[in-house]
Amino acid sequence: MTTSWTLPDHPTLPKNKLVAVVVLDGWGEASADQYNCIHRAETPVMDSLKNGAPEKWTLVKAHGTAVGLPSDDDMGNSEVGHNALGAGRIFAQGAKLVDAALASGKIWEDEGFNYIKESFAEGTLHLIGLLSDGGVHSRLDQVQLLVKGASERGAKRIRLHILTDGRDVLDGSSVGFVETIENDLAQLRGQGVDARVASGGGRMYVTMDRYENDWDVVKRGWDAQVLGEAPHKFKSALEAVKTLRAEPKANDQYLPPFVIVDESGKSVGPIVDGDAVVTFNFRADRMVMLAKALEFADFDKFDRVRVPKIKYAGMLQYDGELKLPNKFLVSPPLIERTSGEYLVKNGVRTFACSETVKFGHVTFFWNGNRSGYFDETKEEYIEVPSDSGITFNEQPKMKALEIAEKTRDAILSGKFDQVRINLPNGDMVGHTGDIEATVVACKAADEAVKIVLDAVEQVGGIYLVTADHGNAEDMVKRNKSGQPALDKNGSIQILTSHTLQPVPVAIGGPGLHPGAKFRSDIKTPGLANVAATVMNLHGFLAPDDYETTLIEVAAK
Ligand SMILES: O=C(O)[C@@H](CO)OP(=O)(O)O
Ligand SMILES: [Mn+2]
Ligand SMILES: [Mn+2]
Repeated sequence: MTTSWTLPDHPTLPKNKLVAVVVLDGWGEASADQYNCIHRAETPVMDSLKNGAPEKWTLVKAHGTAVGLPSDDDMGNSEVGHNALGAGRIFAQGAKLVDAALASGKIWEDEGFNYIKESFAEGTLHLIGLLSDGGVHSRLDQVQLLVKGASERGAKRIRLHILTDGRDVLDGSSVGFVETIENDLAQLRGQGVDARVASGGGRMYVTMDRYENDWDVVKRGWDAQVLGEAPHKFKSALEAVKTLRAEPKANDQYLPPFVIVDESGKSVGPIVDGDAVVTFNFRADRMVMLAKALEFADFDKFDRVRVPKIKYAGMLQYDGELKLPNKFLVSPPLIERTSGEYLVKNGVRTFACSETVKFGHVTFFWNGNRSGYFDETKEEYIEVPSDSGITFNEQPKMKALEIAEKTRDAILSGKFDQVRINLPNGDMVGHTGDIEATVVACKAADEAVKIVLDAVEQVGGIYLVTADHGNAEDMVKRNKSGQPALDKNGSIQILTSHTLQPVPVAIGGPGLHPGAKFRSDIKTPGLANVAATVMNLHGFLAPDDYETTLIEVAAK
């Protein structure tokens, strides 16, 4: 089928107005209390949007089924949030696709598994990924089924290379997840399968960097996983996490790399020629760098020292353009005809910007997990380099000001019809669990919004300000009645993860048609409704299969 790319004209809304789309990462709406950092921060701009015209501020769902996740118990995240914002439709996402492939057994029949299976007779099966039940990048129950299923299908030697979480789940929960998987592996050993954890480390310090912010992170993982070398050596994974967590200021996200060694002090599971490797995260951004190191012959980002000849498959294919990795266990969602592509093909000159740690969010994720430009003559994507090697509570303002200034310049240049940005502060600092720093972060994001909205004002443009999911608005684990949940010592538990909260959408600016307002007839509006809305603000109607627009135009 050939796609007709021409969008119909909107009956009332004009074309050629500058539209600024601002995504505040990790900025949900929640009731005001001391754990709501957005409430605690001075945020006059976001407050004025909320308290301004009620028909120009609304809330939309940013988690669960509204963004293609298995259930409404699943918190939102950047991948699914930006996919929905950009694609205007709800696609079954990685978590759900893997669940389905495991439930039907299709995962065992498809090409990816059969490819790695060829190594089972002689080689070891290595599984590398995030060990938690967060459901953002991976899920423990899927890993358990993968280990079990592979052993039932001939894997006789299995090695797990685990990354501890503490970012999508409570800090300290790594111990419980390691206990669970160690029990599974012990059972398998009882059945004659040589199955063990071989290495590990905290996700933010080992392996799971993204957008090439810091290759040292991936190298630390490579050394432990492939070469079997790490500064810390233990007899078991449980001993490893317990010992490393006993260090002052230890944090699951940042545990140092470790390897498990045998009686003679030798690593139990380096990756060698003839082995099979599966990276079991379904989410792409934090696995792509390792996938490149495992798969690319001409890789030069760090010295790999030894490059084993392996059969490698991703849980999903992480980058469809690069076909990376070439083999995968489950096909990724096919997100085509995104709003970015339509708008560019209808002449909308587009500028996108964020700092490194979120750059791919407003480009790669926004464009349906696609790298690069649709039309480089009409698009410019600017990456502001992020700080690396720090936790962002040390620099909570991050690069918000720089992003805003670049965006202001882009708006004032007259070269663009759409500017699209992500302001990472609420999310990246929220993940550190540092409440005071997160308050500073939220203020910085609000100041950045002001710079952008002032520029919109100057050029007579339109803005749409939203967020991809919650985070900074709730920093404490809560019980069912919404009160802070206490641990066994009677202390509150800091929530470093995203939330289930809805997010705001605000529209305005001098270019907005005076009759434009949010509709009240959409039953459960979600992030996927934003794309059609933005198309309207550019003077176009969205394609029929897009989720409906959030706005209507009242007769004036
Ligand atoms: O940092 C990340 O990888 C996730 C949390 O796991 O956050 P976000 O979805 O906001 O990118
Ligand atoms: Mn996010
Ligand atoms: Mn986040």
